[in-house]
Amino acid sequence: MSRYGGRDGGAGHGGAPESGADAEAAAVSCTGLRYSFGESTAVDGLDLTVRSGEVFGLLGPNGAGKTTAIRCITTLLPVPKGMARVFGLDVAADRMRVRRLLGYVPQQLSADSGLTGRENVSLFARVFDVPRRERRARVDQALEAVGLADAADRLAKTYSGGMVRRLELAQALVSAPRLLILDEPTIGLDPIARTVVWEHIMAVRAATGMTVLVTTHYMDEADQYCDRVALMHKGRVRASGTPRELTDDLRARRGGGPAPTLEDVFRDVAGSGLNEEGGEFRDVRRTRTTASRVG
Ligand SMILES: Nc1ncnc2c1ncn2[C@@H]1O[C@H](COP(=O)(O)OP(=O)(O)OP(=O)(O)O)[C@@H](O)[C@H]1O
Repeated sequence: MSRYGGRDGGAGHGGAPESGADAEAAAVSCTGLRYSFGESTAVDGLDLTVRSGEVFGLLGPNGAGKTTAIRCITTLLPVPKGMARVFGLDVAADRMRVRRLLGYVPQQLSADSGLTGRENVSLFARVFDVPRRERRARVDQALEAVGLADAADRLAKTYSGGMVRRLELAQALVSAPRLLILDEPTIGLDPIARTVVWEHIMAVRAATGMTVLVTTHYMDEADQYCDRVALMHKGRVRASGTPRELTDDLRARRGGGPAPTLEDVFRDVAGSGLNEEGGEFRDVRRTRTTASRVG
C-alpha cells in the first residue's frame, strides 16, 4: 500500500489556519437544506452532521437527492434555503474558502483521456493553486497514494476503469484537502477494483486524518468502511448512526431474530417508497464504465 504524507509529511492538509476554518467545527453541517429544480424538490430539509476525521456515508437510491446535496455542500449549487457549513464556514458566504478545504470527485468524468496520469494530476495542482515549488512532489505523492506511480506516464485512455477512478482520486488529493467528497466512487467497478479504490481511500485517510464524505449505493461498502452513515430518501435523512447502531436498532425493534443488514434498515426507514422489486434500489448498478468513457 502506498504512503501518503500527513499533517507533518510535507503534503499536509489544505485549510491552513489562515483559511478561517474552525478546527473544532464539524466537517460538514447542514440544517434544513433545501434545493429545488423548478417544481421538483431534490433536497427537502436536509439535516446532516459529518464529524471531523470520520468516513461518512450518505446512502440512498437514485433520485434521493445525494448528488444535489453534495453539489450544494461543494458550492457548485447555491443554497437557496437552509444552511450548509464546511468546517464552520458558511458555503453561501465563503465559497472560495470552502473550496480550498475540499477535494471533490464527482460522478462525471474529470480525467482527460488525452493526457497522461501525471499531466491530469498536474493540471489539478495548477487549478488548485498548489505552490509551484511543491507541485512536482505533491503530484508524485498523490499518484503514489493511489497506486499509479508506475502508470503515471501512460495516457489515461489506456487505464482500466478502476485506474481512472484512482486517477480522479489523485486529482482530488493533490490539493491536500481536509474534506474529501466522493460521489459514487466505485460505481461500475468490479469487486476487486472497488476494494482497491477503498483501500487507497482508507490509507490516505489513515495517513492524513482527513474527513471523507462519500455517497454510495453499495450498502456492503458503507457497512465495511464508513464510521457513520445517513440513509437518505426523498430529499431527507431518514436515519443516521454507525452501521452497527442502525442494524442493532432494527433488530431490537423486530424483537430479535437474524441480524439485519444496512439494506434491511434502509427498507425499513424508507417504507413503501422503495420499489419492492428492487428496481429502484438493489439493482441500481448504473454501469459507470469509466474506462470506455475515457477511451
Ligand atoms: N439538473 C437537474 N434538473 C432537474 N432535475 C434534476 C436535476 N438534477 C437532479 N434532478 C432531480 O433531483 C432529484 C434528486 O437527484 P440527485 O441526482 O440529487 O439524486 P441522487 O440521490 O444523487 O441520485 P443518483 O444516485 O441517481 O445521482 C431527482 O428527482 C432528479 O431527477
